[in-house]
Amino acid sequence: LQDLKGQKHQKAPQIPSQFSPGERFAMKEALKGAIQIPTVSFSPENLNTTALAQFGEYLQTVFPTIFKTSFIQHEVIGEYSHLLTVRGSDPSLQPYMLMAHSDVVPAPEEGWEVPPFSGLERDGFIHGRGTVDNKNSLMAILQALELLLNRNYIPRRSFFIALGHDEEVSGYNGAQKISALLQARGVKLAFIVDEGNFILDGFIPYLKKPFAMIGLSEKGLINLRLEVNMSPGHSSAPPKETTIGILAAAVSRLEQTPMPNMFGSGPLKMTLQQLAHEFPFPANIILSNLWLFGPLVSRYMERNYITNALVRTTVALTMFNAGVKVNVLPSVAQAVVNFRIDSAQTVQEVLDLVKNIVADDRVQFHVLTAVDPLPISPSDSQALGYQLLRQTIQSIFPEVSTVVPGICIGNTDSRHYANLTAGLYRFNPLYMTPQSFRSIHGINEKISVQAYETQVKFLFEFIQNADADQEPAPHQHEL
Ligand SMILES: CCCCCCCC/C=C\CCCCCCCC(=O)N[C@@H](Cc1ccc(O)cc1)C(=O)O
Ligand SMILES: [Zn+2]
Ligand SMILES: [Zn+2]
Repeated sequence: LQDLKGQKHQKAPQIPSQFSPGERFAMKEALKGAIQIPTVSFSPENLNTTALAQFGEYLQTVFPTIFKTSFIQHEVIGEYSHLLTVRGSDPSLQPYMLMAHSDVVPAPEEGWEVPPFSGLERDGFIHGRGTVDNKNSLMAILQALELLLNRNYIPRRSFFIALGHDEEVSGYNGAQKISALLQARGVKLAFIVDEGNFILDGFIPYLKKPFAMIGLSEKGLINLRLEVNMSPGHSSAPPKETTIGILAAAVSRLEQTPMPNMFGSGPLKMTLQQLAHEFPFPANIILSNLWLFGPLVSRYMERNYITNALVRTTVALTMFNAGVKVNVLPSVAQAVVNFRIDSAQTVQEVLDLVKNIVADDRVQFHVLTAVDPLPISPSDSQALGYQLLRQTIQSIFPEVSTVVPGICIGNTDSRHYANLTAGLYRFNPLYMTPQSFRSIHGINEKISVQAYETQVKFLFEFIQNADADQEPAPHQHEL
């Protein structure tokens, strides 16, 4: 990497990440305003385009400096996504990209402590859909840049800010189009940072201290529709089996037959080895000797539904439809099963397993979406994106003693940019507990004002760190 050999320029951020009371007030108000615009994606064909258009205008009113700066180019892609090109002063440095998305999943009001699109502040928290996924990142990236520009900062290294508008329903009109445009322009990126993983707190029993996990990869995905067709008829004389019964038995077999445990074949081994020293005895010894204790650890991981998702392809029955009237045997029954594919498997391998498990020719399969697991991005001492994240985490969260590579169990828009860089990193600089994890796509999503300010600080430093000359990373704890 050019940077690791470059001239000495600067090592630490030159402009301290300190904000005035007025700036701090304005930044939280800006986030609240963003939450109040209901940019909901219901399906790839059904987005709230009025809200998305309003959101684009809103960004220009709250971040005026960005949109009038001569070295920043703003383009609208796919009607509602935004691409900002920040031209740095040193064209010899390879550019990078910061990503976020403006759309959110639907939020029916039931169960929320405050209305999901109110952006209300209560007890130090801003409440609402998108406060964690992912308007926090979108607003924090722009807020940090706005504040740097207001301090007359001129970046050395060029960077892009890509703000997708349909991540929650595929990213085909946003991220994928931005990626194609950049590819046509011949852009190659040093790395990308997107949402995905967090500073994890309380996910692993016995591990009292929080740790930061940077997603080097993400699981693959299949949305598979299963369908059974038969002649309709009168319910008073039903045949031995019906479309609903056949389909229910098929999806039940899928739910009851776990995919193989792939422990030991992906980045998880690296995660556990680098975390081992944080565990008390004897877990530290067990995790440091996975060559011996691998089978024990692999079984242990299966016991919890989140850690289970790290060791195998998961199977989730997400949709089931059949029947039109109480006394009519339905001619068609359909279900959708959502698979998240382990790093060590492929779409084809999972489909073959599924057909064997269902083992019923009356069930037809239609692949709606299929994505193979993403490649594993580098995390060695020469991996610029990983090292910049690590350095900035250590500066902003000094209490977080361990930064480890890991995998993202969900999918992100970053997958659309694998053609532009080998360095895709998924990390949201935010604490995540099992309880707050359930609020993502769930109810009572919220972010503390302090956590949001910290996220802005993180990006304010990260952008400056990306401009500093890099030195090889200090020796990491090894086992
Ligand atoms: C040993 C370490 C323990 C690790 C515990 C792991 C905790 C997990 C923490 C966070 C994971 C949260 C994942 C958030 C990012 C996911 C973003 C998202 O929801 N994306 C959608 C994208 C999508 C995919 C396919 C579609 O048809 C539509 C949308 C998703 O569903 O994945
Ligand atoms: Zn998201
Ligand atoms: Zn989401």
